[in-house]
This record gives sequence, structure tokens and C-alpha cells, in this order.
Amino acid sequence: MKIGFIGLGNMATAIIGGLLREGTVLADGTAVTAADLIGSAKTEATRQAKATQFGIAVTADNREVAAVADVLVLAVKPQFFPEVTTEIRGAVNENTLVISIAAGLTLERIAALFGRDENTMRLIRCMPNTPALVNAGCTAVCPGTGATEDDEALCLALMESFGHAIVIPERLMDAASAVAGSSPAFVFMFIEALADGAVEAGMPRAQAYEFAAAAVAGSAQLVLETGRHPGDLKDMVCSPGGTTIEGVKALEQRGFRAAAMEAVGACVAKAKAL
Ligand SMILES: NC(=O)C1=CN([C@@H]2O[C@H](COP(=O)(O)OP(=O)(O)OC[C@H]3O[C@@H](n4cnc5c(N)ncnc54)[C@H](O)[C@@H]3O)[C@@H](O)[C@H]2O)C=CC1
Ligand SMILES: O=C(O)[C@@H]1CCC=N1
Repeated sequence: MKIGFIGLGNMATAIIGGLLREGTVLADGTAVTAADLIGSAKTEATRQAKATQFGIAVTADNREVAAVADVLVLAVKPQFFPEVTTEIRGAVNENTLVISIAAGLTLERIAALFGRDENTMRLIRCMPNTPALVNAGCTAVCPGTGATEDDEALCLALMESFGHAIVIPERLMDAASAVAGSSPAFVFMFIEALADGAVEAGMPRAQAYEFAAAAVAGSAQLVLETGRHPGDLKDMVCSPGGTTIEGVKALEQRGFRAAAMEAVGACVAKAKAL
């Protein structure tokens, strides 16, 4: 199976890194190897960097990638889709499974850009995130009406090879893009701020990042493994008259939760405007 990537930027890099990470296997036990992958990017520097980083085939010709790919991942920014789809539409095989990871672009719009019918084109929208690079990704998967059950199973197998993959209806894709695609950026900001607080209290910075990142990762794992309400788990930490509740109050006084909700809302609004 040849998997092609149009675009070798941050997200494609994370996906490729996850697919090729030691021990990553698909549902059928097979492993994706560098020989299965080919990618194109705008610049020679990017192409060479990814060829060196992953040992994959690279080309400047998007049409070459489109022509050989059994699974074609469109990993350019949404604003470049019209240019790229116009360029490759004659080269993409009718039987190629096309996976778009672009935020905001609907199945109908992507099929139309290929001059194809959404109900017959083998097309799936995915919304991955950069923790895919360390097999801790969370990907929303939205099969188009022209995608077969085998297409969905293959797409899930690829996305599950580097983390969680969840099938959702298209009406939730903008929310998924925000809460999972974009949220790592918010979490990185939170980790950085927690570490700054520790540095302010005298902890060496590198150690502060390790403590903050491990505590955030552990807290997320506690939610995922127990299924308990985050508020319940928060209450578990807040000892009566203790230290944590003072921090909770400081966050509430500054609108921490409202800010997080508004961050998600801003991402959803932008996705709908794309
Ligand atoms: N960065 C992230 O965390 C996530 C990004 N995405 C989606 O992934 C897509 C790519 O985003 P990023 O990787 O962040 O962007 P990026 O800017 O890091 O990478 C874009 C890539 O596209 C290439 N490119 C641009 N025009 C091209 C063309 N005409 N032909 C071939 N290659 C071309 C660039 O050379 C670059 O390699 C976007 O649609 C974005 O919405 C989805 C989920 C998460
Ligand atoms: O910022 C963006 O547009 C992309 C989509 C989700 C994460 N990054």
C-alpha cells in the first residue's frame, strides 16, 4: 500500500513520525515502512529534510504523489486546497482513498474541488493533532458517503496506529478541530505557565517543565482511564483548607474556564469561516 502526502509540514510530519515509530502496527499486524510512503512539499529544503528524517521518497511533483498513492493525505493548509486539487485532479486514481486533514473544509467542498461527487468519491475528513508524533494522537474521523466500510477501517487503522481515533458526524468536525486539533497549543501554553510559576518559586526551568508536563499528562490519563468527571477529580486534589483550593480560586477569579471555552469557540468560528 502506497501512502502519499501532499504537504510535509508540522501535521504531516507528526503523522509520518507516528506511523513509522518503532513498533507501530496497523490493525492487521502489518507495519507501515518508509518504503510505503511518498511526499511532496513546496520547497526543496522541506523535501530533503523529510527524506533525511524519515527515509521516505519525496518529490516536487504533487501529481507524481497523487498518481502512485493508494491513500492520498492532503496535508496542505486549507487556503492552498484550490491550487493543489486543481493541479492533481487529473492524476488521482478513481480508486484512491483521499484523506483530508484540513480544518474547516467540508466533504462536499473538497469533492467539488476535485470535480467529483461527494457521494461517489472515496473521501474521508480527518482532524489529527501533533501528539501523533509520540503515538499519543487524538484524531477525529469523518467518512464521506462515497467512502466504503473498508476505507473507514483502513483510515481508522492508520490513525489508531498513533493514538485515539474517533468517528464523528461532519457537523462536529469544527468542534473536534478545536478541542483536539488545536487544544495541544493551549495545553502547551498551560504547561509553560505552570512551569513559570514553579520557576518563580525557585525551581530550575528544565525541572519545572518536566514536573508540569508530567502532571498534565498524568491528569489527562486519569480522566481517560477512570472516566470520572474532571470536576470530581479536581475535588479529589483540593484538600479542605489546603493549598490547591487557593490556586483554584485564583484561576476562577481570572476566568480560566471561560477563557478555555472561548479559545475553543474562537477556533470553531475560524474553521466555519475558512
Ligand atoms: N498543525 C496542526 O497541529 C494541525 C494541522 N492540521 C491541518 O494540516 C494541514 C497542514 O497544516 P500544518 O502542517 O500545520 O501546516 P504547515 O505550514 O506546517 O505545512 C504545510 C505544508 O504544505 C506544503 N505546501 C504548501 N503549498 C503546497 C503546494 N502547493 N504543494 C505541495 N505542498 C505544499 C508546505 O511546503 C508544507 O510542507 C492544514 O490543513 C491544517 O488545517 C490539522 C490538524 C492539526
Ligand atoms: O491551526 C490550524 O489551523 C490547524 C488545525 C488544527 C490545528 N492546527
